[in-house]
Amino acid sequence: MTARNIDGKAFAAGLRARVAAGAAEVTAQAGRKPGLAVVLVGEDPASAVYVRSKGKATVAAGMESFEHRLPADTTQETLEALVDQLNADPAVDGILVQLPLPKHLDESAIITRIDPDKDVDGFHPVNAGRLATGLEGFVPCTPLGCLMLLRDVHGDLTGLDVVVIGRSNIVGKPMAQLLIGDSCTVTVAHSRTRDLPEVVKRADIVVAAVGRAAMVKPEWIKPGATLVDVGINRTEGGLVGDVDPACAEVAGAMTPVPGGVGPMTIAVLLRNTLVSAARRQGVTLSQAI
Ligand SMILES: Nc1nc2c(c(=O)[nH]1)N[C@@H](CN(C=O)c1ccc(C(=O)N[C@@H](CCC(=O)O)C(=O)O)cc1)CN2
Ligand SMILES: [Mg+2]
Repeated sequence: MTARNIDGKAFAAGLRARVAAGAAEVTAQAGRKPGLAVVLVGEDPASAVYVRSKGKATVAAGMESFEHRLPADTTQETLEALVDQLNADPAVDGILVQLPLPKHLDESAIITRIDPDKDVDGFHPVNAGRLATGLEGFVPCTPLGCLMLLRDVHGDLTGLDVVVIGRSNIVGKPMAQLLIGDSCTVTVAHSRTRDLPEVVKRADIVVAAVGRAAMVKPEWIKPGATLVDVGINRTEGGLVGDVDPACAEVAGAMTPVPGGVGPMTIAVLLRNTLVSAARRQGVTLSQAI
């Protein structure tokens, strides 16, 4: 068997087009474009690339992009003051602080400082709590993008066995919450899980978000299972996911790296920004997004 390729890049392009249509509606009805503020502290090269991509994608979707680049030695007070200013700015519907922050900054304090109703990353504890209790809020972009791809592949996810490998606040935990919401039976595995291969072997769907190159092996996979690879590991041999590419011989469907989950992250960020702008302006979008 060779697994069907789950083309996240193509799906993300479709989502971005729907966001652009929605942004045009908000602009026409509210008299201003949806606005996204992105804050980058320091010169991490990968972060700089992601922030540039976000700015370009925001403008291409017909939205306003506000970029704030601060030096690596920015103080906690300066960054908090910028967040306060963006919270108060009526032109800003979404605020995103690019992670990781330089070590001397308190990441959790910064995220908690963002107005939860502008937190389009969905990282604020209020939004984590809303997701956990089934209330409307912002959901982190990468796991929501994975859920969109899984719904596209499977239609109804009810009753499927899913193993999420990784328990981070930004991917593993929200991914598990979203899948519970879609009535999956969810196991969250992590670095301390015993007999990981055996746990993974039960799964109809595996979501790998551990950050270890090619760690998920073909002999762990139930034939025909769907594999969603969140890993982006830079190795000497190039960009490698958390799933060994040889798993394609066993799986039924699989996301590639690159071109799978990655492009969904930015498309969902635009989607969340549009939803924020529509909510804040009292605009009802003509199509669900
Ligand atoms: N505040 C945030 N910080 C970070 C987030 C986030 O969602 N919010 N996620 C990641 C980085 N990220 C966006 O910020 C991101 C990562 C990867 C991609 C992507 O399209 N990847 C490509 C490969 C690109 C490459 O060659 O490096 C792919 O997988 O096809 C987009 C966005 C951490 N920080
Ligand atoms: Mg982990």
